Amino acid sequence: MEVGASMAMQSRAPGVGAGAGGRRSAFLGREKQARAGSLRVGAGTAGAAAVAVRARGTKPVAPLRCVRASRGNESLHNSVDEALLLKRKSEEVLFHLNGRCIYLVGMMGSGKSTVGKILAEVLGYSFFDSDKLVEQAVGMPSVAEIFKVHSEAFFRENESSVLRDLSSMRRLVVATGGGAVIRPINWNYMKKGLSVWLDVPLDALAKRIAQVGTASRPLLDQPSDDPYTAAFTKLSMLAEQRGDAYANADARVSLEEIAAKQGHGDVSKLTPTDIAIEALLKIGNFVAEHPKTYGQVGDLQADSQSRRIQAL
Ligand SMILES: Nc1ncnc2c1ncn2[C@@H]1O[C@H](COP(=O)(O)OP(=O)(O)O)[C@@H](O)[C@H]1O
Ligand SMILES: O=C(O)C1=C[C@@H](OP(=O)(O)O)[C@@H](O)[C@H](O)C1
Repeated sequence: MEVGASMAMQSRAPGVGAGAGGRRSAFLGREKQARAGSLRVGAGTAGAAAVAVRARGTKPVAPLRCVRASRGNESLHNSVDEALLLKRKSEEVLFHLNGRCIYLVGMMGSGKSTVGKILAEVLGYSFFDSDKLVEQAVGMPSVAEIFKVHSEAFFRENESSVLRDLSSMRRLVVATGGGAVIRPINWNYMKKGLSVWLDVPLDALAKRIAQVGTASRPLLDQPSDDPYTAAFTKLSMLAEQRGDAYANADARVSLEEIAAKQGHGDVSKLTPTDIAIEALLKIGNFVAEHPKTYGQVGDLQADSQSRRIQAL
């Protein structure tokens, strides 16, 4: 997640926006125009729990804000077909989610914020970036600054507090920090919702991060190397240390699998929308495998039929 004063749409991912094809999304356009900009989460909507997210031993700071995936008048998708597929997949899972939050986990740069904003938009959920919430709670402008002035341990404590507070809320998509998976307590919080691992090859991650620089990601910031080498070397070490931690997630979205399905081996060709569609597919598979928690697949038709009958 990128660090900056404003939470509003820092990431301009290739494939997200007019530059990637230019056609406006038919179904998202009007809604986006109506709701452009950031939303304030107040007591009446997301609840007092969010407002209670505070750093330990630091003073209260600005109210929490969430962002929508809207980007002015630009389209989020490459084509109307893609937008419609995304919408259909989201309708399939919405009923089963029944307001449960979605937590995106994955290494730094795996696209948790970029894909998370698309999922939030299409599901009608609010989006939160847990790094941003930690910055707000601590009252510091960046994660890098928190690591420098305090420590990684201090950041991790606050990250857990943020996840705890978010876990009492509903209808959120949360982009967690890449290291959130290492603390078992965080899984207690994330298991209240549904977690999705964005599994991206290290080479692709290092290329993405090298493009934007490593300054905002303190664990990768090694001034002696060129940005790609610094990112690749450190990401490899972190991947080894973290072992299977990401695999605790309920669903796994493998970019290599999506690329193979699309008939090419290059994950860099995948758009964030491709990945969001696959995430919804994997969420759909997970809920279908857990009918006791998420309801039977097919309940959606029964539910909409009974609503239609009631409306007669
Ligand atoms: N599918 C993608 N293809 C290419 N670049 C991407 C893709 N998804 C995200 N990015 C870019 O990679 C960088 C990291 O993405 P981000 O969503 O901030 O990751 P995370 O939140 O997991 O750290 C950003 O510059 C973003 O624009
Ligand atoms: O992997 C990690 O340990 C971290 C990932 C970062 O978040 P992103 O995954 O959003 O970059 C941020 O929480 C911090 O720099 C530590």
